[in-house]
Amino acid sequence: MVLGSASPARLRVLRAAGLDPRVIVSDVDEDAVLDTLHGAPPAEVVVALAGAKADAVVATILASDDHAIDTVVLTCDSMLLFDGELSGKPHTVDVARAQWRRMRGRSAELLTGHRVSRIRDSRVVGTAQASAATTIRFADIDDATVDAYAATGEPLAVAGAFTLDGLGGWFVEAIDGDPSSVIGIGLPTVRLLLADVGVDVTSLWR
Ligand SMILES: Nc1nc2c(ncn2[C@H]2C[C@H](O)[C@@H](COP(=O)(O)OP(=O)(O)OP(=O)(O)O)O2)c(=O)[nH]1
Repeated sequence: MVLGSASPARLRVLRAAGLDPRVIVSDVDEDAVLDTLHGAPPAEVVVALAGAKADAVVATILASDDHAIDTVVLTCDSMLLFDGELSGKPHTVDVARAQWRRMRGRSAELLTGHRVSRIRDSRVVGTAQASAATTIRFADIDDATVDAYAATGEPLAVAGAFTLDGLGGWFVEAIDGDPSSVIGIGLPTVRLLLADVGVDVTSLWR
């Protein structure tokens, strides 16, 4: 299997779940893809972004002169849907602090789009895609706590400015949905997508 992602969290989820994927990072300009998706439903946006990453990684794989490639490529994209707006990574402390001041004490949905692409004899013989949504309830933390969390830098590089499995875990009171999709890959969703392209996930276990 190939994981088309630079995300250490996604690689960690797959390894803990028995896979040892080869990593090929896509060089997709996510903002350019987002510009073509104005008005699209949020679930379609994250699936389209995962699809754009898949197209880039599959092209990289098929550019080799090996004509007997047989693999499965998994790509994902996660964004937070809060008050009807999709947001990705904050990138700056100020944006992370503002995000937390808005969402503390409230709920939001972490959406993860997935694309599975099956390659056999160096041709794409099947694709499947789906999104997963998990509702997150955030603790009503005070400004000093928001500032301390933002100052760690952790929330800057993750969709929605929080982690479930890191420092952010202190501030996630409850979730409703698949925990792995919050971290970056919805394992139950991917199991069904793999089945859609004829792959039994247990056959991929190390
Ligand atoms: N460890 C952890 N990471 C999280 C959590 N929620 C979101 N993330 C990370 C996973 C992804 O690396 C990132 C979501 O951003 P993207 O979907 O754009 O992926 P990223 O740009 O990191 O990598 P990629 O586009 O797949 O190469 O946020 C969480 O609860 N725990």
